[in-house]
Amino acid sequence: MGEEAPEFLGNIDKNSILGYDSESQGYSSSIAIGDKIYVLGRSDDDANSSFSLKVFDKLGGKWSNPTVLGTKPTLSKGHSAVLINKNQILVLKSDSSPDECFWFLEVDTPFVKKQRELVGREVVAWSKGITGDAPKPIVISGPSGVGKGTLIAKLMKEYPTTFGFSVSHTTRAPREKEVNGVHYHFTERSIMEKDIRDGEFLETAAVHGNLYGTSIEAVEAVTNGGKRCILDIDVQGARSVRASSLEAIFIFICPPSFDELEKRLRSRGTETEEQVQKRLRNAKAELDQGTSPGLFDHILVNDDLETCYENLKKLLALDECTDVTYQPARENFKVPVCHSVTKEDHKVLIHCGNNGLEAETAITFVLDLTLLKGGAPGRTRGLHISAGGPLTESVNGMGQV
Ligand SMILES: Nc1nc2c(ncn2[C@@H]2O[C@H](COP(=O)(O)OP(=O)(O)O)[C@@H](O)[C@H]2O)c(=O)[nH]1
Ligand SMILES: Nc1ncnc2c1ncn2[C@@H]1O[C@H](COP(=O)(O)OP(=O)(O)O)[C@@H](O)[C@H]1O
Repeated sequence: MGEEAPEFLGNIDKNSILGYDSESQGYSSSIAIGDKIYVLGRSDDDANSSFSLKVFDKLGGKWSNPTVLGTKPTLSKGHSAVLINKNQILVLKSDSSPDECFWFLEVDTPFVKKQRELVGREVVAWSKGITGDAPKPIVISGPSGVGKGTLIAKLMKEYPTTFGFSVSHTTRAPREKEVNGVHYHFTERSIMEKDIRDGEFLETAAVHGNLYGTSIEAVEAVTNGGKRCILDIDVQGARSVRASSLEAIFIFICPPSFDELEKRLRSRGTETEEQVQKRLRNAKAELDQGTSPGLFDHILVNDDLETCYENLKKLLALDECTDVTYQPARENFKVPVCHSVTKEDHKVLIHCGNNGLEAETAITFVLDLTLLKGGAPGRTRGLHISAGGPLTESVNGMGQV
């Protein structure tokens, strides 16, 4: 038989949501989903200020340390965990503001399943929960030379605190004015292929004989900065993102004619004749895919640049607003130390208070999950939290799921 489940699991009901693990001098929680128990606790490595996560497979009797994707929550005074559905565990960091408190641990979503196939081992993914509805990322595609980079540069220049560019990885050599870490992360193929195997990419594609990919970190870096993420990716990448939980707006840029596309590609002077020919051959297939129904939400013709740019701004509803940095709705209260959480239908009741057992000092917050959307590798949006009335009865601290 495999390893025995550790002692401290013994005194925690397998479906419990909160337990104290004396070994790690902090809170640990264990959630059973199917044949597995997910144990969330303090990392053994003091330098590591994030949660540790172990998975106990009840069938094989074995522990594993899963590959953990997404931005990990930093540790807090304590935490509570509650099972939302068979794929998601809601983890609440005690004594945190609403935009730091809610984290979703995804264990079997389509994104996690795809990454598990890629890496060939147990995978989980964190997705930060945000109240309200953050603006969707923007995917811009189009054949080489059509003007994607020019239009994106204009957006970033006019709205520097609204938009952030998702810096892709590529095995392509840098062009004369391109800066590593700004235009691309220029990468050796062997390194990029290893990182893909390690599940670090949201999507990758072979384009014009080179490898390109959007790392999860590249998207997170923009959203962590409170900016709206812009991805310049090819139609294969757009298809992958469309299939993921990263809900985005998909825009395809078309040239006014194929001759004009060739003229622009040549006038840019960044490709050899052989590369120009290859890109023009690929452009025909990209234009077919980009203009076929179902993949892109909008198609813009980049004939006159200023006209196309104004159309792009209208489409993004920018024509009347000024440069804004998106900040999640910051309710003006802190969710105090959670005493316990319980789930009722689409709501999570968060029981808080100094010691939790004196009803008159305890309060309940209600987290409404009805409008939840998105998820790893992006944010989980649409949370709504309201402060409920005082706790009407004491809760035993080991609320049941
Ligand atoms: N799938 C995918 N495509 C990308 C990514 N980054 C860039 N591309 C696409 O790769 C193609 C070639 O990009 P690049 O070599 O910069 O040439 P350009 O199209 O002439 O700007 C373009 O269609 C880009 O949209 C990425 O991370 N993923
Ligand atoms: N509307 C336009 N009319 C004429 N030239 C354009 C227009 N948009 C972009 N260009 C030029 O075409 C070339 C390709 O533009 P670029 O933004 O690099 O395309 P992409 O990023 O799609 O490969 C650049 O030299 C750019 O200045």
